[in-house]
This record gives sequence, structure tokens and C-alpha cells, in this order.
Amino acid sequence: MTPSSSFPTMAFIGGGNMASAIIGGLIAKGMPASQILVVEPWEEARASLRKNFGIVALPEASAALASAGLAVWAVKPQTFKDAAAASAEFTRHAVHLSIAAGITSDSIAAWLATDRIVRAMPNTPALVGKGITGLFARAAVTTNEKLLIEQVISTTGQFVWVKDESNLDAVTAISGSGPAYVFLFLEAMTQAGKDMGLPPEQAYQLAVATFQGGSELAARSSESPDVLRQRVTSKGGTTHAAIVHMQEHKVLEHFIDAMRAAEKRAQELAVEFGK
Ligand SMILES: NC(=O)c1ccc[n+]([C@@H]2O[C@H](COP(=O)([O-])OP(=O)(O)OC[C@H]3O[C@@H](n4cnc5c(N)ncnc54)[C@H](OP(=O)(O)O)[C@@H]3O)[C@@H](O)[C@H]2O)c1
Ligand code: PRO
Repeated sequence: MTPSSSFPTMAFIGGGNMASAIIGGLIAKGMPASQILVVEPWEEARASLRKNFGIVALPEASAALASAGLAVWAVKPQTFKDAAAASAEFTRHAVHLSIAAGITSDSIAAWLATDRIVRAMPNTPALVGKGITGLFARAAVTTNEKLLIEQVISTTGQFVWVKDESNLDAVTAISGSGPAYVFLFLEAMTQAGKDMGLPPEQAYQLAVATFQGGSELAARSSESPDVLRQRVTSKGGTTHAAIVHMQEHKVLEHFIDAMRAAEKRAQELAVEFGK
């Protein structure tokens, strides 16, 4: 379903990277700019929101937010509580969607004095309609409200609902932070290609196309990544040499530990900034 004038007005609190990705998706799919408001303290960010999307960008919370049926909280975990204090009185009638990492819906419910809260963990490929978002709703959120949020998030890519709110920390560690891991691997593959004598642009093109192609193959295949990997790995061949090296250096174990560190940080953010 595409966004239309039947959608409620949306108020974004915070107009940074992730808010822009979601707003871009909504506008691209036909949401009228006149139905989107943003509160964004940074003048430069407000100017680019107005220029790119033609939406109203306010420097601070005001009564203008009262028309919003959906409030999207897209501020950093560190500033959520202050932003909530400034906006809560104007967003009382809205259903709330938070994309902040870590901050629990219990904290948000206490700050906003409502239980109509959905938490989301999107990722930046939302910018090109290829995002994936983990969603969790508190019991007070109605089926229709969940449907509305699904329609909003669909404009940025896929979504999954998680059963337990704590699962969102895992989503954060896997797909929320995940694009950064992909970019890091792209950097490493490009560097390796350069070191082996390829022109940097060619090395980068090879690396990006390999991630794209490998992901697409996995997405379309009914076979496990393990089987797909074995098909690349000829006995006594080049891939085998690379994978043995990775196994000897416990690359996989370290990579899994890194995602555990991200999950742990999400839990810490909840404690540090959720009070
Ligand atoms: N980037 C990602 O990949 C990603 C993915 C999933 C979830 N998230 C979550 O999304 C949230 C936003 O991340 P981001 O990357 O979009 O951050 P960001 O680009 O820094 O955007 C946050 C914006 O909120 C503004 N802001 C700060 N205090 C405010 C207030 N009191 N009222 C209104 N706006 C305020 C900030 O302005 P100033 O710069 O002036 O402070 C900034 O422009 C975070 O909680 C993060 O955990 C991010
Ligand atoms: N960006 C946020 C962070 O690094 C949350 C997931 C991606 O904390």
C-alpha cells in the first residue's frame, strides 16, 4: 500500500540521517510533504530538509505538532529524554514510533505518559529502499496502528516484528549496525585489491558487486549459505586458502563477538540514558 493523503500527519522529532532516510522513502512513495513536520534544532539540517523534501522543519517543539497522528522519535538515545520533555505535551494524541537504539519502551512510556508505543530498529539502506527494520509494539498499540506503522516502514524496505522487546538489541547488532560492517569489508576488499595491483575504482567495483551478487544469490536461493559457500570453494583452490586462513585466525569467532559487543552496548544505552 502506498502512503496517501489518508495517512495522518507525521511529526519527526530529530531530523538527522535516519529521519531523512524514512522521510525520503515516504515522499518518494507519494506521501504529501504538507503532512510531514520535523523538529530539528540544527539550522543547516532544517535547511536541507526543506530543500530536499519541501517539508516544514521547526527549530523546537510547538503546538504545530498537535496535528500529528504519528510521532517518530529519531533523536540519539542521549537526547531522547530532553526531547521527550519538550515535545510530550504536544504529541499526547499521537501513536509513537521510536527508532532510538537501546531506549526501552518502559522509559519512553514514562517520559511520554502513554503506552501507545512501537519501537523500530531500521538501517541506512532505507535511503535506497533496501532497508530492513525490526519492530516491537507494546500491548496497547492497536492492529490498525501497527498496520499504519508497517505502511510507513514499508516505504524504506522490509520489516520483521520481534516477539520480545529485548530482541531489538539483537536486531540492532545484526542489521541496525550491520551496514557499517559491510562497508568495513568493502574497505578491506578494496585495499586488498589495490595492494595486489588493481586500480582502486576497479577493486571497489569488484567488492561492491560481489556483496550485491552474493546477497542476491543467497536471498533467491533455497540453499543455505554454507552450501553456497562450498560451491565457491574448490578443493585445494584459492577460496579454500582464504577460508583456512580466516579459520586459523578465528575471524568468524571475532566477528560474532563484535556483534555481541554491539548488543551489549544497546543494553548499556538503555541503562545510561533511559532513567
Ligand atoms: N544511523 C543509523 O544507522 C541508525 C540506524 C537505526 C537506528 N538509529 C537510531 O536513530 C536515532 C537517530 O540516529 P541518526 O543517525 O539519525 O542521528 P543524527 O543524524 O544525529 O540525528 C539525530 C538528530 O536529532 C537532533 N536532535 C537532538 N536533540 C533534539 C531535540 N531535543 N529535539 C529534536 N531533535 C533533536 C539532532 O540535532 P543536533 O545534531 O543538533 O543534536 C540530530 O539532527 C538514534 O537513536 C539511533 O540509535 C540510527
Ligand atoms: N546506528 C546506531 C548506533 O550505532 C544504532 C544502529 C546503527 O548506535
